[in-house]
Amino acid sequence: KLPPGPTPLPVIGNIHQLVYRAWKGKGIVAALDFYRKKYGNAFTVWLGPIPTVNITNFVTAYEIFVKNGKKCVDRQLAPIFEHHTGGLGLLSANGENWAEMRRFTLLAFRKLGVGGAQMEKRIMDELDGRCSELNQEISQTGRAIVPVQFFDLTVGSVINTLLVGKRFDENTKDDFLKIKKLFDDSTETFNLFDLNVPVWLLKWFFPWRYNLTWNARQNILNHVGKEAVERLERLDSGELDSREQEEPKDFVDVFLKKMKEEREKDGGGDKNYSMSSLKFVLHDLWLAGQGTTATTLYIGFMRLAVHQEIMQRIREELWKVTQNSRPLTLQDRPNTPYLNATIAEIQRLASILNVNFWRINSETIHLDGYEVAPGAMMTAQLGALHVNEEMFENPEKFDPERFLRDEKLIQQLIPFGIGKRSCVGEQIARSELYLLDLS
Ligand code: HEM
Repeated sequence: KLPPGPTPLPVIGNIHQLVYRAWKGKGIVAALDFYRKKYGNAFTVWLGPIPTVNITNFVTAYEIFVKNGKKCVDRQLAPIFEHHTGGLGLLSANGENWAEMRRFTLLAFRKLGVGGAQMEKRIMDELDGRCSELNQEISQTGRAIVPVQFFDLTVGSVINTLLVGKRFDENTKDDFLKIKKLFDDSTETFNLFDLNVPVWLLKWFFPWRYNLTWNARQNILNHVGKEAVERLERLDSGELDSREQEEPKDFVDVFLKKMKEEREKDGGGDKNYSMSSLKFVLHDLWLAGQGTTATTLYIGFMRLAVHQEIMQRIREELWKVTQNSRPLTLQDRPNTPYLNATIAEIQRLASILNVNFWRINSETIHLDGYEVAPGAMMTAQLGALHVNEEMFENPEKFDPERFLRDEKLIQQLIPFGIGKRSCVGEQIARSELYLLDLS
């Protein structure tokens, strides 16, 4: 009763066909696009013995992940990630602790001014700091700018400031680049195999693969965890006045205040507010908030470098809006339709999550005459959805104007996912893309 798809073999399912299609089309998005054209916007691919249902259009994605949202809240957790987090955090977590931490994170972001002037200031301060460091470096050494590092450091600093109150400056930027390099090395080798095999098998037979993933994540955890533990110690010792926390300046402040409130309640309050929870939430926000945004910015930068005419049109729009005499602000967004359309087009083609995270349905889901029984893995395949020509004409063309010709099209663009597990950092990322890309 599952939606159609290629015929699976026993044990390996469709893995061999998927690998072949990805090789032939030069990427997994092309493979999924091939199956979409052959079987429709909902198709089944068996990863070994497990069926995965892949959705590649907005209407069906909305039907399943919004209208039937409660049935597919849980994420399929990779054994190695679950082993690392112990079920805590946001990305590789399910159940009550995840739900509480997600609610808390969105509330904390609001308290910290995400989406508004406070967040704008953090981003612009970072951009100013980064540019003056670059100016200094260039005047001293005559060295060329490396854009990848520029974006990594800028985005890394914005998220680090929001979470633990510190930017990466001349003295600390090498620490950041080391953590980043280790993580990049681990993602480069990480594949479907690591994602699915039991931890014991990885540990015993492929220890170097296990260590690479483990160490990369442990490094991030140590970095953010250290800041949180130090803050708590200073609070407990009285070195930090708890009244200062009435005006929280970062995520750790908001969390520690809440943790204290819970602990002071009769019976010990909500146990989800623990230091371990805090560390893994910080870990996930730091991890998810860094590469995604920096890569999108870098891709945008490259697209504009080869489309000077688009760049020029944006410049003219910005000059008009700012009278060429002040920096761009988030409040300018309604008056910069062409810039907004360009960012949307950059995100459409950036395909940040080639294969989206899987959800597991807890109840039967009916769609277009098919039936997906509980336990199947389902997801909206964002990369393939964004190149679906039923929604995006000439999908391979970089054409910001498509969003101006059809103003409703923007609603079908879902780079931050859809439903109850969609991105919690969407507002932060949108602010960064708007203020950093071109201003
Ligand atoms: C351009 C930048 C970004 C893109 C394209 C992006 C995209 C996504 C997508 C597609 C998902 C998964 C949705 C799903 O499962 O259906 C996700 C989840 C998530 N993102 Fe982002 N993201 C970005 C930036 C950020 C930032 C800046 C943060 C943090 C500050 C962040 C934190 C997270 C977290 C914690 C989750 C997991 C949410 C949960 O499972 O409840 N992301 N993101």
